[in-house]
Amino acid sequence: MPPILSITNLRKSYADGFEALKDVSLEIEEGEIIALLGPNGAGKTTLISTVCGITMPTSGTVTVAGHDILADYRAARSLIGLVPQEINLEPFEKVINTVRFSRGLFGKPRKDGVVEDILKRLSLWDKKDNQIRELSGGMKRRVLIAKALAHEPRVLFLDEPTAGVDVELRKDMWAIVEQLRADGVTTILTTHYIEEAEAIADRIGVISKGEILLVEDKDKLMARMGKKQLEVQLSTQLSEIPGALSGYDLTLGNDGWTLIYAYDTKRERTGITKLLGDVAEAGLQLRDVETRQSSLEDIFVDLVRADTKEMS
Ligand SMILES: Nc1ncnc2c1ncn2[C@@H]1O[C@H](COP(=O)(O)OP(=O)(O)OP(=O)(O)O)[C@@H](O)[C@H]1O
Repeated sequence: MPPILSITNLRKSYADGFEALKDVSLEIEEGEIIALLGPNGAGKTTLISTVCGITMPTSGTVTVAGHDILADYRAARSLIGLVPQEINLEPFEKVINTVRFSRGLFGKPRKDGVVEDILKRLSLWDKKDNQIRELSGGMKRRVLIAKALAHEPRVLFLDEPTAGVDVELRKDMWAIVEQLRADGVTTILTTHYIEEAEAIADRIGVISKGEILLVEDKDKLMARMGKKQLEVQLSTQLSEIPGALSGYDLTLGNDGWTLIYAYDTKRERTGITKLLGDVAEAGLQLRDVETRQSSLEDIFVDLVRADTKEMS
């Protein structure tokens, strides 16, 4: 199947000459959930705005289900739903009318069943006759999603959907995205919350300074870059690492009560068995041994740090 979204050599320079996107290429398959991670100013919003036709690209092409975003704008745009970062709702409008209106904007005929289904799915049905101003911040965010879905798009962009929302709502949002996937909706979300990407994405893209540093299957990324730590808790406090263990890459933690050994999960031999043998031989008594897998957060910080170093 051809990709639902295809971005090729996309560049965007703003009027002041600032290059916010530098040769970005990305293909997204139908039904995928992809998270774009990146620090502030990386170019995430610029990328979404360009794909959605809000910002004009300087060069490059974007197609949605084969429709060029410039040459065939209406067809391409009608396949996209956009949930913006900022809440931009009409305070005195009723929830249901807001959603109906969004559908109408795309020239779609009124279909009350579709709007009802969207509102029910987003737990907004019992609020359908409320004015927007009567809703909580979290409910307003749900209305933004309902509006974005009103014209039955096949690709949904969520620009930082859970910025500033509480944990419960965040989990609800994740469940909504999962449910949309079951209907074949492709979701691209930007986020600062690494645990969000870790929780729901199939693939992770990391953007820094207008460039995509990598796009990779989440599980593969974790396995490829994931490091594990072995923490050896000791019965006696150490002031320094004993000379007999100097051949290992160890650090002392917890005020000298823990030896920390970082190892690579990719390597055939982790060296743990030998280390534990040498620890015992050095006369150290173990109280406990724990392992910790590095999170996507650690991986992300490492990647962006490496990128920053290369630039300097
Ligand atoms: N209209 C504009 N004119 C000039 N520069 C701009 C304009 N819009 C954005 N930029 C710059 O482009 C860069 C990318 O901005 P963008 O909003 O795409 O980043 P982002 O990754 O979405 O960041 P955040 O996570 O903070 O939302 C930033 O340095 C920003 O200052």
